[in-house]
Amino acid sequence: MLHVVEEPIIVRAPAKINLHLAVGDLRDDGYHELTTVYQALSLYDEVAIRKADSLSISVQGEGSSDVPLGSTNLVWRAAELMAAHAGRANKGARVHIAIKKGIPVAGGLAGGSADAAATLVALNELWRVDASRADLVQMAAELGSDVPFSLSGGTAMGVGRGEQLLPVLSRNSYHWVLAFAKGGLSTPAVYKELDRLRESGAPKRLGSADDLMHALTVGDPEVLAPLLGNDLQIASVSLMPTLRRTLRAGSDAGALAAIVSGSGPTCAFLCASEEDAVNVSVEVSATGVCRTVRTARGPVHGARVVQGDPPPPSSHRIDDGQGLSPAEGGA
Ligand SMILES: C[C@@](CO)(OP(=O)(O)O)[C@H](O)COP(=O)(O)OP(=O)(O)OC[C@H]1O[C@@H](n2ccc(N)nc2=O)[C@H](O)[C@@H]1O
Ligand SMILES: Nc1ncnc2c1ncn2[C@@H]1O[C@H](COP(=O)(O)OP(=O)(O)O)[C@@H](O)[C@H]1O
Repeated sequence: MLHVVEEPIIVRAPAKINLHLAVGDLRDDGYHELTTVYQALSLYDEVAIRKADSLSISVQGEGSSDVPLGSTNLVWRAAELMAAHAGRANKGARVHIAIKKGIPVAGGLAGGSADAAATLVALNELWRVDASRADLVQMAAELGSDVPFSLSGGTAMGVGRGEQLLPVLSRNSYHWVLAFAKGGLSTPAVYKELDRLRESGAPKRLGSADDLMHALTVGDPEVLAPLLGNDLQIASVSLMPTLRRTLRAGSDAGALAAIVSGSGPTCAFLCASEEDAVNVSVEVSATGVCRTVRTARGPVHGARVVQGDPPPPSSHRIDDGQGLSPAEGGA
């Protein structure tokens, strides 16, 4: 008898950075009120899902040994949520989910959120659920504050705990260098550290995002650079003081701006051009302040079915000063 093996559904989802991350007060539900402006970058995780006898996960690529394979993986929760939404109470989520990590784990780049968003999109296709965009966004928000943005991509403002998205007008592409640290930072620990610092002093809080939003409509990186800001940066640096050296290395190398990405510890350097980004990445890499350096551009689209198409070349990697090589992880 002919046994037909179905092709997996493959979805690629981007990393994000926060161009503006204003952290308000701690709410009763344990989250902080945010005003943030996200941008999706051309650094990707890829999720391939095929039918199987039971739910299982495999992971390869960047930091894969730090990614849980069981029910604490966000893709596991995403699969169970989609199965419930699709009314598969008896059948459950009988799929194998293969994750290819290009986004560093616990790096402040929303890698787990990217995988969760990719899983929702892939299962919607595989099971022909036909979930509406609004349903997908609602499931995404249940999985994590960043997950709705991983679905949408582009550039967007996030309010509430970051899960409520508002459109942002943005012109042009921006060129970034990302410096991956030798280790990760826990998001709740970084928020907690900010609360502690705020109790013992009064670290300056970011103002409104109006000027930054205007700069995005102009589309000039020189105008945008001085307006980037992150209230969590002081807390990430407090927990990982070596980040000061990384940020300085980016500025010294000629970046227009250097910020910690989200809760860190990845540092993001805004550059004037693609050529400048390659130069900055070479210089930062040579200082040895971080584990790996990548270039990326933004904004890019959110989680999307790629059906096995080879992704466009959009990112370069430099490891330990060994030179440029094509990016891994679907970028
Ligand atoms: C800091 C940010 C900036 O975009 O991203 P990362 O840099 O970690 O990727 C986000 O706020 C992270 O979003 P995400 O990683 O989805 O967080 P969640 O799973 O929703 O929450 C994890 C924990 O972070 C803290 N948290 C998260 C969001 C928020 N607005 N206030 C919080 O205090 C809470 O302690 C919460 O229990
Ligand atoms: N699919 C996943 N990819 C990465 N980490 C995951 C995943 N699922 C759960 N995790 C857990 O979530 C934590 C935060 O991971 P990640 O989303 O990469 O970082 P961040 O919140 O800094 O953007 C990790 O330390 C890991 O234990």
